[in-house]
Amino acid sequence: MTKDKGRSFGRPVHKTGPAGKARPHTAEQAAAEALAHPGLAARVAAAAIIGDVVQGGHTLDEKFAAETAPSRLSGVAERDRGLARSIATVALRRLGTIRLALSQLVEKGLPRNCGALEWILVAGAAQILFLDIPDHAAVDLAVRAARLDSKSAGFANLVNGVLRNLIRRRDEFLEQSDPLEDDTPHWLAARWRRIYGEERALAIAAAHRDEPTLDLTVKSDPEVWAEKLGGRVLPTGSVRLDTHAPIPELPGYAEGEWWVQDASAALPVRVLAVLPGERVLDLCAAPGGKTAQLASAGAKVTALDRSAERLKVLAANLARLKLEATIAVGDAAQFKAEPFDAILVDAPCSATGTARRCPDVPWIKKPGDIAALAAIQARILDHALTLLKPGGRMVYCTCSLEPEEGEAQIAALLRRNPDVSHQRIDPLALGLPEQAATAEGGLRLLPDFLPDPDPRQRGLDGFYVASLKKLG
Ligand SMILES: C[S@@+](CC[C@H](N)C(=O)[O-])C[C@H]1O[C@@H](n2cnc3c(N)ncnc32)[C@H](O)[C@@H]1O
Repeated sequence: MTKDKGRSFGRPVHKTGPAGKARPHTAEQAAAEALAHPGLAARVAAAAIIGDVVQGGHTLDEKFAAETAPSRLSGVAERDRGLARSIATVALRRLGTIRLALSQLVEKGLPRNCGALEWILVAGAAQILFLDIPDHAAVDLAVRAARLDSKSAGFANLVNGVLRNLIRRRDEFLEQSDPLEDDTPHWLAARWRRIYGEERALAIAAAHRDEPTLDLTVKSDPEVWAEKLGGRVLPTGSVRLDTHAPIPELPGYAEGEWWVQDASAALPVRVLAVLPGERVLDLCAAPGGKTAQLASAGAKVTALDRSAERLKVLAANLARLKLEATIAVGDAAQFKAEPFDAILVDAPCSATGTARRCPDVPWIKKPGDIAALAAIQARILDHALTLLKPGGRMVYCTCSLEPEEGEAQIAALLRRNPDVSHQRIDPLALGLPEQAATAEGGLRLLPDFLPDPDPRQRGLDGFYVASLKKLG
């Protein structure tokens, strides 16, 4: 977790007394001057971004991407952007717990039209409950943030009182918090209970509270790289690190020896098991983690994606890794090409399996998204089969926990296509527990797999993987 350790809380930069800088004249100047208070801009940005996600349906990545940074992060010093992201991330990961605590502290509820007040309180509470930030700084900066927002300014005393009471009752709120009841949207909690049963649903929700691990896929010699990087090799072959160091500064990054990829996300390509020289189509390829695996195995890869922007990232990733692929922009449900030996379909999905890494996902997705995405996946799958040689292999995967995007999707595909057979995947051969196998022979990976007492070492993204063969 981000440690502030007072770095952002030194002496105020601006003096307002007679010997200091002249008092600002306009409201904008006053706001700019106030924002210069150490650490305040990061809190204001974090609160605004939490609101953008929960109310506006924006993703955290979008809000912290360089091109959108000016809107919310323009006044935030480079060194404080990480802090803003930590606050927003943990606030979303524990949003239900925070809201429950606040609702007990603000008994009458928040007034209407109170601007950013709710998000200022949520950001303040996230620091008090979950980050290693001095309580007085969290409270003081939340009060200052409220004063800066015209609609919240009249509630600055309320912010002060509520957050001070939260500090007093912190242990009580943390003890009573339940991962499935409180930190999972109700519709998803109900779904997971129905699909996985109470105990597993609770384990999934508990795993989503963990700070995610940093997993790498290495081109070769995982043991050597694990030692160099101070990590360990997982049974699945990925290298897992416990570090908060900037990724580009880690040994081997600049040389293109490895790339960041969740341990689950690395498995579909291992299942496809491509051979050097095979023509392989990576549908839905960007940002290219799996393309890199395919190219690294020596396949002749065509990497297709609908998003030209995301393909630019893929191209940059491949360039750093000194790997090659033919890159194509297009719709995976319409792409035309000579048939391929093997195809990977890493389809667009609800991504509910990635909630550890993307705690915004559960709060952004809506129940109707799952059926809409399942329909797109079906279209892409059916078209992909037309691009596969007779006898060719296809692996389908999604980072979703929802059967409509996994088991049921493949069952329907097999019913529609009698010339396709389901190939059984052996979880043990991939370093996975036996329970990862589905009855039909696919893989169902759950976020609470790979248990470890250390939260920075356990878990992986939720995924579904199926291996298919087109009969010759
Ligand atoms: C799960 S991500 C792919 C991740 C990627 N395979 C990797 O390992 O880095 C899904 C991708 O599908 C792309 N996509 C969504 N709909 C598509 C379509 N109809 N045709 C092609 N690509 C599509 C999105 O732009 C996104 O990049």
